[in-house]
Amino acid sequence: MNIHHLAKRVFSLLPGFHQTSRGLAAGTCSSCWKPPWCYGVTSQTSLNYNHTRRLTLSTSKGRRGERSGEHTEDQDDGDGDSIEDAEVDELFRQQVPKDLGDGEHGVFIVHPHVKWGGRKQYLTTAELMVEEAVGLVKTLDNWRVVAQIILSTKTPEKKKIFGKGNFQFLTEKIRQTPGITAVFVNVDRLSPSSEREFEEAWGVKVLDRYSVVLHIFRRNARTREAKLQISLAEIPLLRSRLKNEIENFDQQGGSNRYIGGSGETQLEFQQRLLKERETKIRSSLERLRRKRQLLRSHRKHKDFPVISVMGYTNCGKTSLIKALTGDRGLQPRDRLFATLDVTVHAGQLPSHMTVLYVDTIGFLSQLPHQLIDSFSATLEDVKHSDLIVHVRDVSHPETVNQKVNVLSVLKSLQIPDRLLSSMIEVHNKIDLVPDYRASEPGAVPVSALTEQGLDRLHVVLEEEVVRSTGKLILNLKVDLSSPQLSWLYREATVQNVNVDADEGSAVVTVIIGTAAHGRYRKMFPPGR
Ligand SMILES: Nc1nc2c(ncn2[C@@H]2O[C@H](COP(=O)(O)OP(=O)(O)OP(=O)(O)O)[C@@H](O)[C@H]2O)c(=O)[nH]1
Ligand SMILES: [Mg+2]
Repeated sequence: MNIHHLAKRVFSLLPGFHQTSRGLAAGTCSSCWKPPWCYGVTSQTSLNYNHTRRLTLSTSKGRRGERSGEHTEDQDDGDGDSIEDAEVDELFRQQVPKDLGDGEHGVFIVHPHVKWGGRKQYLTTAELMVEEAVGLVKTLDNWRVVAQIILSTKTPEKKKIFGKGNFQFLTEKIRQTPGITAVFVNVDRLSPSSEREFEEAWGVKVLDRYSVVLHIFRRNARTREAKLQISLAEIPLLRSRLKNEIENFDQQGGSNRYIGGSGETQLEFQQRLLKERETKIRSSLERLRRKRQLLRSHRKHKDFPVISVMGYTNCGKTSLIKALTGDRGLQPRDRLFATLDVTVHAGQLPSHMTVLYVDTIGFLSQLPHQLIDSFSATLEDVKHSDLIVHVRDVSHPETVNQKVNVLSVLKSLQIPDRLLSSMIEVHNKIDLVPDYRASEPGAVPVSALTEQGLDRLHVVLEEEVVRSTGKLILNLKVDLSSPQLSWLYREATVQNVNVDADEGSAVVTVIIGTAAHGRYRKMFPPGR
């Protein structure tokens, strides 16, 4: 590859760069005069207060395919944000770390099985890990598994994943098997040098869990926030790829060349662009985070308790929320990472108290921290909820391992202790396990599909919500000629009204927050 080819390839990694008649140049952003790395950041920094309108708990069909009763929260209403939307789309479209395209792929899965040492996986088997890798591949349309293999590796602490013999065997097998367009090495992250070495030896694309999961995310992303978070998670991949390209070219001394008197080498220049890009994405995400804060304070003002529904991917989180809220717009899918955007759904508890269920992105074992960190803005919502429901698929052979995994991720997300200790564990899919009995005390067995166990779950949720929000259940005597009753209907949850027609009064059972109760007493002082 000569310097022009290299430069073309490297620059093609970065959005907006093109070759002009005068050589390599940065193009300008499609929506302003700035260079292309302004994508994702606009001059509009003020918060759009229109966002709060989305919290109205209507069940009407929203815009842009918004599902009924669902609030994705980072979608904007006004035209004022359309430019930003376009920029995010552009950023998302252009920043593809590895061009896997939308076409068909025949994947060869290689699972390096570590038999001992620090990287050995406990609580699982190689076969189940391969099964999970197969599940990931099948999640992608037009992707199929051509072959799969488990190879023992005895050198887990060394740089090289495979011993010499195994590597040769693998290379022959890949070359001899027809229809392979990619090899999925089932490890968290491959080092840039391993990736390059494998691609050179095998002549096809080489993927690891990080890149496969990101590709799934990319396909499933709907909202601006998800797209930005994915773009951020892709930066490390772009960085590795850049390093690979440059190292490859280094033998020719290319990366040490200075660019047009700038005092920067190619590598330094590219790295700086990526850094700038990362900063811009982070600042866009920060603005979205601030909007979320605004939404949260609005919810708090409305006094709706918030229940976050979490769990391993495909365990049935969306299905459970659908069953609890009756929201027919929700679409559970037998896919990993079907849900990528935090959405909020209103439901009612037996006392008619309105609660908001937050549907969240699922977890997966051994997801690199960088990936989780990218989604921390979304997951921050969980920290501010009143209750967490941990859904488990008890029909899954890995259910115990999945639980361990979810709990360890929750810990790493610094979820407050009060939420961890009050967490409700729901054992889902009991219809697939004949005569299921929950072994853990306090766990609530249900089937989101057949709706078995939902009544009990509703009751447990209500008890815990009342406890965790410090709400009071009170019997208040109201004068029917005053606006007391209508005030209570508006500001609290009225459970029961017992009218005494002779006295023109009623005893009203309400669930009410302490702040609302204070306001009530101020407006309607006792003995007035
Ligand atoms: N048999 C049975 N299937 C269920 C049950 N709950 C969910 N499913 C199925 O499990 C699959 C995944 O359901 P989802 O609700 O999309 O799972 P999720 O946890 O939201 O998945 P992600 O968003 O991808 O993390 C779908 O095919 C559901 O129909 C259940 O109680 N019983
Ligand atoms: Mg889901």
